[in-house]
Amino acid sequence: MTPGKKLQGLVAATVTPMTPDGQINLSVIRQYVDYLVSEQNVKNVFVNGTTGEGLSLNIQERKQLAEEWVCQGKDKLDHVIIHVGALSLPESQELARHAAAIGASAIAVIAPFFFKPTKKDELIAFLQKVASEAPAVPFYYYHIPPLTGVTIRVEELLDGIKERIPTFQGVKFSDTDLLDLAQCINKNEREQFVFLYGVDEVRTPPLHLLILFLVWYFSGSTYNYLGRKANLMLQAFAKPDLALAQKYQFLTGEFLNFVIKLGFGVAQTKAVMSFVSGIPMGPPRLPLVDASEEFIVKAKAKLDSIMWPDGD
Ligand SMILES: CC(=O)N[C@@H]([C@@H](O)[C@H](O)[C@H](O)CO)[C@@H](O)CC(=O)C(=O)O
Repeated sequence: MTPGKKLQGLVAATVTPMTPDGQINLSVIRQYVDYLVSEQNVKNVFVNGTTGEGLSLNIQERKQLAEEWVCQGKDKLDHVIIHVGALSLPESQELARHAAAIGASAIAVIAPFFFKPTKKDELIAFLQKVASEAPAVPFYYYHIPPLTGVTIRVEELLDGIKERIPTFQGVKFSDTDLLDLAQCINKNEREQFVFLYGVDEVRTPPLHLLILFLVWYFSGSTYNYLGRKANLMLQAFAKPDLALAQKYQFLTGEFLNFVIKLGFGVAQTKAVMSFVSGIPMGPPRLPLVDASEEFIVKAKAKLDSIMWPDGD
């Protein structure tokens, strides 16, 4: 890991490898790190988030996973961001202290979603109490309203947040409200905040593309197995070769559109990652259930049929 290095490019929202009987499988994380770095050119990870089934794991498991990612990523990854959000404030604080103690690059916290904050101040109060347990660790708010049901607008949240949470670094923005995102970017003229955009399929329309490329950071599940393609898209955009950038995006969108119609979530992401990488990621944990054989066959055939511009 590279302390102080500016976060850049893609962040893979990692899956949590499990054994066939549903225990976390720490033994493949070293191989997982090597795969992300060498095959996908992805050097940042977001651990124990949505894709990582963080909220379905117990505290001990979350700590073990965080430790393993930090340990295996030490000289290979740039940033290991640990999601420490939980429904219970003391649990979240404990995880924040632990992440700080093991040297995580940053922590992130989701809004509590059973008893929900309804006002900005309530949400900030919760976030502040977690962040203050790790006073030297950059802090991200993880905004994912489709799952939390917490729709407090991020652009409102940003006002004055740095005064209340000095470690506040930015937002993992997993929502399609691009007006809110655009307002956030507007408020970020001094580039004091980082926005990690988390809806991998919504990078497509040209206008959105332009807005999102100003953000320039993406954090999602598909960078586990399509990270190399996403990197090629970013390079094409930077050149700029917009036609090529769009081609990559449209083809990624074609795959996601196909699997979303079949039913696509964390279980299916684990299955796709397993067949693409060859690393056995195992089943998800209940209440999620394994992807069906039919899904796997169709998803694999679709991915194999795509003719990428790099001929791969
Ligand atoms: C709801 C959900 O799982 N969203 C994913 C996306 O990467 C998503 O898998 C992708 O856009 C395909 O739909 C990420 O935003 C979640 C994420 O980054 C995480 O695991 O923390």
